[in-house]
Amino acid sequence: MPDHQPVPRPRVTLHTDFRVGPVDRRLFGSFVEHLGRAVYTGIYEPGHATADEHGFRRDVADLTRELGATVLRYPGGNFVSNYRWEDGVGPVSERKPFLDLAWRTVEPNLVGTDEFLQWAEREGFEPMLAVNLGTRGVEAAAALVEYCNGEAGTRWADLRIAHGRAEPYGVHLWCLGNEMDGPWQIGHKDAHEYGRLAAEAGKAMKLVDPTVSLVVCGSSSMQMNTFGEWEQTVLSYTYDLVDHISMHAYYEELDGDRASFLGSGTAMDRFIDRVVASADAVGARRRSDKKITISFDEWNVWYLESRFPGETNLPVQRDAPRIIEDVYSALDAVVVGDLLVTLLNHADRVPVAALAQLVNVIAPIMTEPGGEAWRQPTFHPFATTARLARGEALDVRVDSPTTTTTRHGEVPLVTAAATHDPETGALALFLTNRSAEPVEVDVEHLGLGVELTEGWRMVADHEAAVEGPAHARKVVGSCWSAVDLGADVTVVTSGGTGRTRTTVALAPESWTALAGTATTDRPATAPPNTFREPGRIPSET
Ligand SMILES: O=[N+]([O-])c1ccc(O[C@@H]2O[C@@H](CO)[C@H](O)[C@H]2O)cc1
Repeated sequence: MPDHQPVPRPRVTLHTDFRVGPVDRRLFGSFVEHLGRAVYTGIYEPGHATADEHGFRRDVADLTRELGATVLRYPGGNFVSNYRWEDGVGPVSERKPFLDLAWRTVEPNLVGTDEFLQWAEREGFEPMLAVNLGTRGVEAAAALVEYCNGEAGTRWADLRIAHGRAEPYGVHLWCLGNEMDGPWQIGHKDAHEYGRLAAEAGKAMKLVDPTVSLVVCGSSSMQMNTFGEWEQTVLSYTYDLVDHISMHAYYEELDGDRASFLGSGTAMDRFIDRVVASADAVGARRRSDKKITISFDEWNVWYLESRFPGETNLPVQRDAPRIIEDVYSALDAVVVGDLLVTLLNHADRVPVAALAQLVNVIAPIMTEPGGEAWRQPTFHPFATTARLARGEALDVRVDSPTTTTTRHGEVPLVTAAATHDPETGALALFLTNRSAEPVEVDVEHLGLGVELTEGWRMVADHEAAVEGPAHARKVVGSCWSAVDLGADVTVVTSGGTGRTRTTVALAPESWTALAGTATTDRPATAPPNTFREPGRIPSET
């Protein structure tokens, strides 16, 4: 932070009866697009030493599981807006390559819907499919739902069966196109054009399979000129039909402004509040009790403004080119951890999210063709949060000093999220120190005894990120470590299990996860319903 003053002591207060909402496992989703090396030499590389009999890399699947990824969005992204899914099914030898206009890359169509869905099923990931509402529309979208989810006896379901898959896949989550507000999108539309098309495509998709859950496109970022108006217009056409509206956001350090970059979680927090407000305004006008929730299905650190422009308008490429293979630093990893803090604090309205993307393309997992797969620094806070954040997100109160940043105005210097699993007693606490000074935080656990059993931290350094597995290991080796629960954390319990204070020493520019168990003096009756989540209003009975 600019002034380098000592930071006044921040305080975090929590109680397990005060909850935001359940932590939906789908919050820890990721994204596989036909872009660069995400599919080819990413998840799929026949002939690789670890390839399974279907040509998919086991090392990547294993790392994806270790990452804790749950839902995987596919096949795009910008790619989907000019994709003909029919070109990617049936005998591989009969499939033709096509020129993908989104990334100006020749798509060989060796992996398509069946290959992806079967891989996801074998490996235990839930698919989230997007339909093309750029160059296509109602008919192709409904046909794809039938191809995936239909029972025998109709054209597209029978085609799937002819291709060797008898059982319907039962794909539940569907995106109604991708970033249709973006002028770069193939088949870009204004909000009325898109809203009408999404409503008709979604209606047809639900007539094929009424159980599907639909995500309508929100804005590509909060900076879009149409932001807000877009959400309200699109939802005015689709409110009763869809479950979720999408959000996308990428953050980066610009001009060496670390304070703004470290404040990205606050920008994400405000973005979520504004989308919720826009959606609720539409609901209020309709006098609707339904609440639209958010699918934050693209989020990450991406050096979009500073590095990406040089990667566009390239000549047509083939053979899985290296596109947007951002290399991440420990600072980037701290920000990723802090963005997860924001997502957890909105668990009531954000049940689905996807770290964009999974492998090679702005990704926590990298591969070398014919070589190894490795974890970027951003892998660790994601995997640790996905593993430890269980049960319910708690409504933590954070009393923190703030700083004024150039890009986001006033932001807190310390952020926190906590989760508690009432069934197992597991408690997890996630803390970010955005300041350039060490900070001690007092965490007041009201009505609880707390025993901490593990802790992890990522501490930013000032090293530039350098490509390659050796460097990634070096960064992780020096910046990612277990918290010394004896030295960095003190737990003081007063009044039996009535109140516990945990004092945690946070390194400058760091992200910390602490986990253990919470015990309570209270009788084992169900706590009062204190969710913030919609639809969990206490019942009369
Ligand atoms: O702000 N921009 O200039 C901008 C440009 C492209 C862009 O694309 C999104 O990000 C791509 C990579 O995840 C996905 O394919 C697409 O949905 C998202 C944002």
